[in-house]
Amino acid sequence: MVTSARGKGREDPAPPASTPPASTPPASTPPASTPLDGVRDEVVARPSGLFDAQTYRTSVWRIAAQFPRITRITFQAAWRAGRAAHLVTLATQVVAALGAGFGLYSAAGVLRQLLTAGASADRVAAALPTLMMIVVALAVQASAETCGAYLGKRLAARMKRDARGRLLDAACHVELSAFDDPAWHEALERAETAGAPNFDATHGWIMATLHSLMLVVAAAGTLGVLDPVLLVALVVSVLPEGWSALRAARLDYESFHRCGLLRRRLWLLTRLVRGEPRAAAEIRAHTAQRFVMTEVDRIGGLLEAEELRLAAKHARLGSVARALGGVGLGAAYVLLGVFLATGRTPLAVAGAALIAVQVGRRRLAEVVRYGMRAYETGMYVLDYQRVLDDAAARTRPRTDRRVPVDPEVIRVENVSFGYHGSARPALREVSLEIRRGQIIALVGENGSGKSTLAKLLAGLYLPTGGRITWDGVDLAGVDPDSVSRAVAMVPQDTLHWPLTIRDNITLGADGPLDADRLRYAVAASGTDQVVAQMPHGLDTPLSRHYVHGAQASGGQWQRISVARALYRDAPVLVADEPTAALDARAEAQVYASLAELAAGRTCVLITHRMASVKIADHIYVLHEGRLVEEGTHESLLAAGGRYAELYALQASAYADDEPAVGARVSP
Ligand SMILES: Nc1ncnc2c1ncn2[C@@H]1O[C@H](COP(=O)(O)OP(=O)(O)OP(=O)(O)O)[C@@H](O)[C@H]1O
Repeated sequence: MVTSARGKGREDPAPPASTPPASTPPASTPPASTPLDGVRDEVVARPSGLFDAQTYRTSVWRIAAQFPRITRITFQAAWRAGRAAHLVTLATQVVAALGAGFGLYSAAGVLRQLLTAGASADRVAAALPTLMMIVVALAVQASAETCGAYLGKRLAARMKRDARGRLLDAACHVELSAFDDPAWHEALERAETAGAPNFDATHGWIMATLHSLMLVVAAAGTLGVLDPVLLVALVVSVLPEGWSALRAARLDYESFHRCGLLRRRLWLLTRLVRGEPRAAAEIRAHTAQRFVMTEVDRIGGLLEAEELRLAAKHARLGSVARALGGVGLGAAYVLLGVFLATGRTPLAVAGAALIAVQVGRRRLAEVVRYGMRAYETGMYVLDYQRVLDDAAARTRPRTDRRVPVDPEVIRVENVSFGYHGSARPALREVSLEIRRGQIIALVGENGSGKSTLAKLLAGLYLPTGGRITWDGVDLAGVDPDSVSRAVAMVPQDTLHWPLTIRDNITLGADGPLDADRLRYAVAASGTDQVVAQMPHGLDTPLSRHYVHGAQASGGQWQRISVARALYRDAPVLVADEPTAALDARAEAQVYASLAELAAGRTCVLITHRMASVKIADHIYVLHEGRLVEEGTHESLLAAGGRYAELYALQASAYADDEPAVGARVSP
């Protein structure tokens, strides 16, 4: 029999699917002119570093070779989840198998006693003690199985939780650059949706395989004692099932990998449509419903076609396996009949052998089937482990070396940086210096590298060339958390945490809640006006997903983001367009607070509002990743370069006599 051979975790968020041949598109494929035509070839087997492309071209030997690894990783996870439960589960399997084996062997004895010559009553009386022992053995087997099943369930819940926790913990600590790598996203998705949920299943299948294997040994032992030739017949009769289960698992695994990108695309679209209020508004505003639904339908069609293709292959494999298995079993029976007819095997022994063949065959089939399920779900566990190993390689090694708590001088020394997969560097040989108590401003056109430099200064990325030091200590050699703790950041696109306003402001800060500091941060950022409008004040959850939740505007979110940075009380403040969404009054208030806060701190400010740049002590102008000018506002204006040009361009927008239209910035 062919099982569906699907990892159970995969059924949850995204069913497996795969490539329909390019020449036979599925019926639901939209007309040829969809805007996403160019990405049709996304459904291809793309071996990545995190995917063992050889795995699905599997031979029996390869499976056998993988089994110890799968078992080791799974048992380690079970050990972590609950040592006692894991050991007792193992013990119950052994006890259950011993009970069943004893029952089987005794059954052969009972038959022999019943089929020997003599009065029926005497024969039954003689068999009674053995029968009683069989009953006891079966009771022991049943109790052990029930106990094992219960403990297995408890262990399963814990293993799943642990596996998800370890993965998310790894994802929280990898270098930010990992998230610029599509391979990482894909591997993480697979590990989360298929790897983590399959740990408990793999553990269960391994246990079931062991259990059945022990029963096979018991049956084979019985059969071996009765007639070893029948043992060979038993093995041959179950081979077709093993072959078909192997083929089915390979097909599913291959399909799952081939469709990874499709599933992720569908998942992203689904999340946009059902989970993102901003997306909901934009989908309507741009009348993008048809666009989205066409793509959803196209991907759904491809995935469905693949499901159908797999179902047909499974059905074909199943029928061939069943037919061959029937032939094998028939051959075993014929052999037994021949032995009986020729007098090689007495009737009592033949009866016992028949039971042993049936039990052995059923259990051997279970070994193959459960073993294949263990192998199949185990492949996702191996994937999961590969992702964890990859995450470890992408994570800066932990070290006790910390960044200076309150740096006197931060130096950027000849720093270059390129994003993953990007041929063009975002920063080229930039050098600058920031002293404590200074506000420096980074100025430049879109894409000139300001945010990138800010992220490097905050230790979120490490330079690909050059170095950044805090009081001479290279950020590359210190514990990254120590850098993050010393930096308060107002990012350009602040994340809308679905938390209360209070939690939005205080999240991530060390120590217990400081009510005075919270009050100051709320007032200095203008968040007090946001709080005043909210139904539950600071305790209002900022998400429409909650019954008592509220939706903040873009400017209100920005005030909260500034409040978070002010509350953090860190020696280094990095503000990337902190007032882009603020009204004029709030902007003035934020800049006054920043100026006040800058005393005794190091402040990096990025803004396109040239009037605000004036609060900076020193200004650096970036252009296409290079530092092209630096100085004070006055000196840069006097120099008449790019800064002066940008300034004049903005200033002209406010001047009555000088229209901005026509003003140009040098290329
Ligand atoms: N995560 C990323 N992956 C790849 N390239 C990126 C990434 N982030 C930024 N870039 C590229 O790096 C360059 C510099 O981007 P950056 O965001 O630093 O510019 P910026 O000066 O802050 O621009 P803006 O004024 O628009 O905020 C740009 O060419 C941008 O396309």
